[in-house]
Amino acid sequence: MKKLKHADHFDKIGVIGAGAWGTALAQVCARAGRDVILQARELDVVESINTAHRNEIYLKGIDLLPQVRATANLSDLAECELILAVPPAQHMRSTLKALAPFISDGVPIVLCAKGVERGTDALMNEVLAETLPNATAAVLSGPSFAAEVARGLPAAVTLACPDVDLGAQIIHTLATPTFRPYHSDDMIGAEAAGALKNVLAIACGISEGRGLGRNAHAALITRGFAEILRFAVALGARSETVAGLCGLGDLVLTCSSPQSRNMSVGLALGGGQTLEQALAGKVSVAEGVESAPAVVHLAKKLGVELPICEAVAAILAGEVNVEDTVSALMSRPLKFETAL
Ligand SMILES: NC(=O)c1ccc[n+]([C@@H]2O[C@H](COP(=O)([O-])OP(=O)(O)OC[C@H]3O[C@@H](n4cnc5c(N)ncnc54)[C@H](O)[C@@H]3O)[C@@H](O)[C@H]2O)c1
Ligand SMILES: O=P(O)(O)OC[C@H](O)CO
Repeated sequence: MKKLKHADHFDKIGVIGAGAWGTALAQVCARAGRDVILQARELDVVESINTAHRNEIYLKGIDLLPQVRATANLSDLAECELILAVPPAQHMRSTLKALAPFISDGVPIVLCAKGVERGTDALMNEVLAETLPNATAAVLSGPSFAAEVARGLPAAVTLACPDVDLGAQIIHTLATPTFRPYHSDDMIGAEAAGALKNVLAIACGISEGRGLGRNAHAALITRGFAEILRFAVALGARSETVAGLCGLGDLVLTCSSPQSRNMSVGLALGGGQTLEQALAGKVSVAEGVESAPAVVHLAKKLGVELPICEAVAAILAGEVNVEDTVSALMSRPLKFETAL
């Protein structure tokens, strides 16, 4: 297989997964002047992007640049120098396995899903290491609603890559006047924070939907931040990563807007709907719903207490109701206010 030589930036970019975020990232690449190809599973998405320059299934009402080209065939990504992998976390393994026959040895793969794999408790970089052991990993995370990014509203994110030169190449590839990636070398921190903030956004949605007030909301964000910190540090991350865009930044964003699919699920649950009702008719993914049990399971293995995430997982599983959960959280033993 051909070995890639890294340049100052990459020119040929492949994006796998044409949901809202994959489509927005393809738009970012096109805006940055890159040659981008976006792979979609759905033929009507391919057709809609290539003819109407829209993705009406996953990113309604947003005009895409004509330079964003779509394909259904993974083989069309064979010549790409950089791949952005943007399926939902639970489909990352099957997506990377399907991609394996088509990519060059050592090609950098930027993992853009925010979640933990159910059944294995694996972070996305572990899934990548198992499926494409010769690929070089990076993680893109941070406060970034796809629709805003696709429209060209300003956003700043974290691009985590332990290889400093490669990280620099990737941020120079993706940066535009409205999309500002900051380089970090802490991939684990970026992944841990991205997975937990989705679960915590469900908690904030439940609180909001049940009318528990602004104080409860602020308490959930703050103690949720402490949960991210404990979890990430136990996995080997640095605490400063959690204070960055991929941690605090994304937690604040996702917990504060019904634009978040995770917060929306929480709002529905808090408003009295069942999980089934909350998810009915949705084509988009709320990663926290899938990741919550895996996050809790992994935290137990690490010996880390995550009371809010545990409460969300129990509510999602239908094991407890909201009132009892709030009482249980509020009557935990009183303690010093430390995060770790
Ligand atoms: N939407 C956002 O604003 C945003 C921003 C940052 C990160 N993310 C993350 O990006 C990831 C993808 O989310 P999204 O919002 O682009 O998705 P989406 O909810 O818009 O769309 C769902 C996606 O899942 C894909 N899918 C469904 N079944 C599949 C299967 N069996 N195998 C592979 N793919 C399958 C669909 O093709 C589609 O691309 C998630 O981890 C999400 O947390 C999303
Ligand atoms: O809509 P959500 O809840 O999946 O959040 C989208 C992004 O992760 C926000 O950064």
